[in-house]
Amino acid sequence: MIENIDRRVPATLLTGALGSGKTTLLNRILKEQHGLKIGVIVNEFGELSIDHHLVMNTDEEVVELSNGCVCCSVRDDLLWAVTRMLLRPEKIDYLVVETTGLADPRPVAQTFLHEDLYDHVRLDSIITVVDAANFHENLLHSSTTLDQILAGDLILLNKIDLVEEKMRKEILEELEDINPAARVLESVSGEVDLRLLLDIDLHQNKIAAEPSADAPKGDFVSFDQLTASHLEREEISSISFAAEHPFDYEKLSEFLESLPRNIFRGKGILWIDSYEEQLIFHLVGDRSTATLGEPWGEKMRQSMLVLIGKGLDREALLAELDRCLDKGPRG
Ligand SMILES: Nc1nc2c(ncn2[C@@H]2O[C@H](COP(=O)(O)OP(=O)(O)OP(=O)(O)O)[C@@H](O)[C@H]2O)c(=O)[nH]1
Repeated sequence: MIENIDRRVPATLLTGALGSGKTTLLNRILKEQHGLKIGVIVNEFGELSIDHHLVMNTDEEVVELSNGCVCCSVRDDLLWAVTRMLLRPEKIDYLVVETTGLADPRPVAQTFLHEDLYDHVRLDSIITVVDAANFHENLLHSSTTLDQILAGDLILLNKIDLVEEKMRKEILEELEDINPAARVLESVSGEVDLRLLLDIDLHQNKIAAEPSADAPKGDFVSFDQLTASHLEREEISSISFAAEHPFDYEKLSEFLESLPRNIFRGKGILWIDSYEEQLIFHLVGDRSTATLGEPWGEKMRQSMLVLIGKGLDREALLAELDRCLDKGPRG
């Protein structure tokens, strides 16, 4: 019998705490020579979209849902983005949706049960990326981190290069306690055989086999009520800073090195006066890295920086950042 072959496009939902390594894993998936045409949807918290620039350049279709959390306000947009992607003449073989680190994946997963999508897309698995180096901190910062672990069909314990063996084992035991049903893999920078990640059909047993009567139809009111304002409740906010003057390296380094502890995630593509390359900045927990990216070349030089944390003093941070700019005449 071959009539039961499922021809729907498989979709992977990538979730996990802020800075756990979702974009790194996405890039890993995109760079592999798998021959698949992958549609990518990235959702970002913060008004400036930085992930779009950090997702490597490929031929793939990348759609970005910005300025809102996909589990709350932009679920309609997700539905539209997936629908539009499916309608394109060049068919995609696979879909990867990367949610913000603050999104609860469960209402997002429900979107795939929507009557407009169900016949075309199959949720293959929810992959939860867990940051081994910030495991307990992330659970403390946001209750959504626990929801993400609970919802994972596959948990990828990432950044194991940053923890001792003993800690790694403790985390594995805690993950087993939290979500015993999940398959668990470990990685450094998302380096895992893709056959273990894509098209693994792990989500099938967790959802109804047919579009549910409860699945959102048209509008998502009931789900919004469930998740509305989870970010406000947790007092997590972001500031976005964009500048068309370069940063003074010394001043910026001093600022970034003395960031208050209530900021636990930062990312930016920065224009530094003394560099011809972009400077890619990441802060995750208390660890920050700055690496040289592509040369600016003909691209318009500008900086984009997003800082995420609790109880941020928005005005003060923006003013301090502004003071780090070199606004002198350019030669
Ligand atoms: N040492 C180490 N660093 C890692 C690993 N995986 C990712 N990183 C770094 O962690 C930082 C955050 O990685 P991202 O992939 O941007 O994290 P993300 O989950 O997409 O972040 P958000 O989209 O803000 O939630 C970057 O500086 C990565 O280079 C790893 O396994 N080990």
